[in-house]
Amino acid sequence: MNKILENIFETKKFTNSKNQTIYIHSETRKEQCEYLQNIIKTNNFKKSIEIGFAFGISTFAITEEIVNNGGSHLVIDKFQHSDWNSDGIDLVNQAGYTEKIEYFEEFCYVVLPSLLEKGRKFDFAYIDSTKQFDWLLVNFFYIDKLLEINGMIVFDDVSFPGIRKLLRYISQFPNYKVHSQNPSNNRISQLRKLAKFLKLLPYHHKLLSIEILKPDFDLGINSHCVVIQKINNDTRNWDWHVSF
Ligand SMILES: C[S@@+](CC[C@H](N)C(=O)[O-])C[C@H]1O[C@@H](n2cnc3c(N)ncnc32)[C@H](O)[C@@H]1O
Repeated sequence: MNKILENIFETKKFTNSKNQTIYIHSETRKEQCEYLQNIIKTNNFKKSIEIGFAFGISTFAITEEIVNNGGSHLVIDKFQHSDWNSDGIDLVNQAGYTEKIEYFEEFCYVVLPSLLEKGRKFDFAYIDSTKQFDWLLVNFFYIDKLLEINGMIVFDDVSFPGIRKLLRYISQFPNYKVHSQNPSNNRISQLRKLAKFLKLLPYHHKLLSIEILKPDFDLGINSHCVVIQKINNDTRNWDWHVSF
């Protein structure tokens, strides 16, 4: 990992170009950044997209590895100037990545369709922005169409209920598989053991919630950070549905 980034993780701060000390928060943890870097390196990904810039910590980590592979990065965040004092941009400029990052200060529902219209393609996506189901479903809808086959989408904060619910749905798409989690898929809960017996009851599918009938653990999403991989084009029938 780049020494500047290592130092930021150690001190939890950096100095911006206006000589202000910026104390970081809301950032992707070091271990998770290394996990992202390892995925990018192993798969030789070159075209990455990210939603959620903040102080630019994950952007820095992703760009470092993407640039090592000869690629470039694109990041979307509506609030970089208004909420983050442009310090994310400042940091990645200091790191020397100005030419390697495209930045859109706009809402994702505006940027993503415009990228599709331009015929852009990506092989790696990191989503760490709002935690609302509907916003993230729209993000996924477009990123899926922008993603190369074998490309991966990484969701942070899967412990938030809106994101967990979304993952319950999309992890069951026939053209996706759960690639991995960080930390690895958590332990089976006691509830699941109980559900095994409750499932013997008549009408159990009406009596038990879908979360019990189909636990997060079994879907491979019982973690904080989940990576899904697109293994094919979407060939679902118009009436395809799955309980989630
Ligand atoms: C948790 S922070 C991202 C942290 C960053 N990934 C890192 O590791 O340093 C969430 C970011 O999402 C942005 N955000 C929130 N809602 C958004 C939206 N609807 N579209 C785009 N970005 C959004 C916020 O401005 C904030 O920068």
